[in-house]
Amino acid sequence: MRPLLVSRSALRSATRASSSRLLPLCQAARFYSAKAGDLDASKLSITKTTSPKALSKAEDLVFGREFTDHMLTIEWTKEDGWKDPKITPYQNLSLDPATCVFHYAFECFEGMKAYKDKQGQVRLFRPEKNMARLNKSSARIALPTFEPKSLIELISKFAQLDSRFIPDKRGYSMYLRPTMIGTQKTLGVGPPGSALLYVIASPVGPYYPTGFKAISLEATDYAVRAWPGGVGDKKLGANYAPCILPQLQAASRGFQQNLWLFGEEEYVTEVGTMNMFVAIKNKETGQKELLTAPLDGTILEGVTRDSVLSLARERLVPQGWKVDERKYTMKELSEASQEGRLLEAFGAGTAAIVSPIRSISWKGDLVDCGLAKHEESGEIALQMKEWMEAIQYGDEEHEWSFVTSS
Ligand SMILES: Cc1ncc(COP(=O)(O)O)c(C=O)c1O
Repeated sequence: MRPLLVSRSALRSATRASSSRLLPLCQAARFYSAKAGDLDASKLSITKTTSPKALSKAEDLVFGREFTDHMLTIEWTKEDGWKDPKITPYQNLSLDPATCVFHYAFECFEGMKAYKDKQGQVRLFRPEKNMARLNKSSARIALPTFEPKSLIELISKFAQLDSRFIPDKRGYSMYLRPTMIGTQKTLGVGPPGSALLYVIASPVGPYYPTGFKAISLEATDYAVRAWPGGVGDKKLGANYAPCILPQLQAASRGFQQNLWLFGEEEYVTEVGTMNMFVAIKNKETGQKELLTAPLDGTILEGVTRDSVLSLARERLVPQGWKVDERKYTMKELSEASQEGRLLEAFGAGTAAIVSPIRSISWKGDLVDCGLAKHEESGEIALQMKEWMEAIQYGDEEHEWSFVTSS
């Protein structure tokens, strides 16, 4: 494998930046890309489609099935850096069968949404978080990084151009999928000398069109999603395909999602493709606590997770709640459930915002997560959904909501 082309001083300063052994590599990838031209939103060219698509009925939208009229693409090469961004009609990519993305999984992506507010303005939710995560994912697999503000500006323009696809209804939005792939034609295993950053968009409806439906989970004890020092905290395509089989197995036994545990202690990490939250009463003090696993490298740094934590710290702590990012085990949850201290549990992610959990199958038992039979959500999950949507749809002015312009 050819070494990354970075100057010694760049590497020295990257090494100084952290005692972590991995960071210098990420930094190296950054210097590697920043050498040449950086992403420049002012150079955008737009070619509009001559055959606009018919809009589907909002109620018929199925997640990720339909795409808008256009796409944003930006090519990168090691020699020239980022080329001029282009918005073109949505179209197929043409890639040589030897392209490195097909063989060594040089691919990472993001998931974010554009919402329409009551005035018809298109808003993004905390886009800088998605940009930061995409840069981290990209750097980890030796793909180029980019100037986050430029990509936000380009995504804004793209979202504006295709905004007719966003239904004017609460719960509806346009899912945006920024994607980065290595495009070098080679079977040699090494850092790609060329890449493509593209963004496509898909109009989507509410995850629960008729209101919440609490889900049941199966705790997976025979497969591991992520491990310390691995890449489970990066949004790499390669992390997702291996998760499908355990999900299918859980589904075959009647569970909607699987719950990822880690280690002999069976720490609770993530639920399917969401971060996991539980509300419990402390055994000793009776204090109500909202818990989620810490960012120790084995879970994805969810934008929704971070938002739930911030809102909980701002709005639940004054009501007497404690909010904690700490490891907790399945055994702890099972005990809390048996003692009536497990108040509620929910997953958190961009697609559903929150997804209430009714029960978890674990070691042949069904751990009850605190909902009464007739309830589909606990109070905290419901409250979080309302708070988040108020910000996303611009009902509450908030620094997290980014109004796009063309
Ligand atoms: C593995 C995993 N965990 C958590 C999340 C939630 O992240 P976010 O809130 O940024 O959507 C996702 C969503 O993409 C995911 O794929």
